[in-house]
Amino acid sequence: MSNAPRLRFLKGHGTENDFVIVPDLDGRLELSAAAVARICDRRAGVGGDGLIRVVRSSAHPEARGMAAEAEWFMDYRNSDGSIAEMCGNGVRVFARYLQRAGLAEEGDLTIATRAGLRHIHIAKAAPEGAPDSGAVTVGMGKAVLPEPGPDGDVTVEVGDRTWSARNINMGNPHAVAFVDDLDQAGNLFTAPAVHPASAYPDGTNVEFVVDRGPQHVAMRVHERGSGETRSCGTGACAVMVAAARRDGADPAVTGRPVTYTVDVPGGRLVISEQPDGTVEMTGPAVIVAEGELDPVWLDAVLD
Ligand SMILES: N[C@@H](CCC[C@H](N)C(=O)O)C(=O)O
Repeated sequence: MSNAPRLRFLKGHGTENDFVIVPDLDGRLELSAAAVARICDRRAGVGGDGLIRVVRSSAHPEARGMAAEAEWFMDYRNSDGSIAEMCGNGVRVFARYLQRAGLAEEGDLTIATRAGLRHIHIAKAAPEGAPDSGAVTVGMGKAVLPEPGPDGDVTVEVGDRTWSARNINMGNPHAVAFVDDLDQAGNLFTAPAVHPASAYPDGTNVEFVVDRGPQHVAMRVHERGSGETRSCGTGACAVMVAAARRDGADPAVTGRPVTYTVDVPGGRLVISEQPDGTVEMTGPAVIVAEGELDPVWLDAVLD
């Protein structure tokens, strides 16, 4: 009998931010950064902006403390194999996987992430709709904005253009720059320079934003560890908060929630900030394929 490893996976996306989902419910799998990068490779692997390992919280050392509130932990890796604290599109797709696998019901559930607990609502699919059709809403926690000063006043640079930007943390880091035209961001083949670098000791995601109408913006993103992607959920939330503050809207002051539509190259997200500062994001979550990695290929990848 062959000792070659067997590994089932799924492929899914949220607004075309795409992921390889690896169910490893009892946390038995060791996935090095190099192995993740090989699996996420779009030519030599399955391909994805990131890899999501689905693990029982009680089986993961970083999640054990959350196991009483959340049965499942999202172990998120960028496509270069680096670890990220949170992924907004990924956590919706994670919830969709749980629902599809019969590990969670439609309605409310809580998922553990490295950025803490995230509360999810999976809407009921329309009776005639595809199983993936009900939108997923995520409580994304509060945006953290450093005070004005060296960490709060950052700049983003592409070629000979520089924009002032907002440093916003949504569990993971973001620099949000308002531009006149999304093409000004250039091809984004390499990461935009962000100054001062000390504001982001672990690197950052960078969003470029334009207005589309009242409380309606569009963005492009360069993701830390993945390059330009078609969407970033945490980035869209950072953009929503930056746009609201720029527009003089602060729910903590007015006592009224504020909602923005954020268009990304891969679709649309609807994002609200509540008077208590929490941010909620709603968007699609789709599983497109399921299969098994070739055992011989996997054996070499895990080596
Ligand atoms: N695409 C994600 C964010 C994934 C992690 C990010 N690249 C990071 O390193 O922080 C999202 O939808 O939020």
